[in-house]
Amino acid sequence: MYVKICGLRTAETVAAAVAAGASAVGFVFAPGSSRTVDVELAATLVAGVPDGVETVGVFRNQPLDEVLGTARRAGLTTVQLHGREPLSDMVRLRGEGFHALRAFSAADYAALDAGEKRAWEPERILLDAVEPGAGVAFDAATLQGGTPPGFWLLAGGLNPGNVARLAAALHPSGVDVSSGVESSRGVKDAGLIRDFIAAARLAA
Ligand SMILES: O=C(O)c1ccccc1NCC(=O)[C@H](O)[C@H](O)COP(=O)(O)O
Repeated sequence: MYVKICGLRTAETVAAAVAAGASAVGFVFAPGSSRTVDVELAATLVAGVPDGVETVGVFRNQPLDEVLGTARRAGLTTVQLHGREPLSDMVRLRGEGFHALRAFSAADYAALDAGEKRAWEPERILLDAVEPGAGVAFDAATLQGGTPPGFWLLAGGLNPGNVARLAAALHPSGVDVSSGVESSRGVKDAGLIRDFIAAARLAA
């Protein structure tokens, strides 16, 4: 079970996530979030992450050249596009040497027609609630038309108490969390990070 801990802003909580076995740590570059980091802070945090743990930058409807510039300066391995970015952005990111992840709200993914779903099939997908990072789960029934056939992450309102159950029900490749490992909005809690990763691994 791949586990991504998102919205990190301190060296201590990055270290806690890595020590607990996180597959990926995420840094929010989308403007307007209580979790937004600047590129200098992100570069410092990324420098403390060992090889083998993905360092993911989260962007939302930002110009792709700006995204690429930030990703390079911060030393990220992976770019997560969390807006309405086209498939061609994913192709370009890979061409520039980054792993790429595209977030959809579960409802938007369910509304894709068969041809659109096929087009997105080779991509890594994250299925989330409508408002990202709000700690709200989506209704699993939204996905009764099917989940992505390839690598996909479940997100939205996960926490140490519900992640094993929801992952066992939907069979994602991995899970992603932000609010559920915070003591207050934007403030990560090392103990909750450890509890979340241990609980997620139980669902594997
Ligand atoms: O976390 C944010 O504030 C955020 C802002 C703008 C775009 C994306 C954002 N987060 C993306 C994530 O990957 C979150 O981990 C995901 O939405 C789950 O969040 P939560 O429901 O709080 O666990």
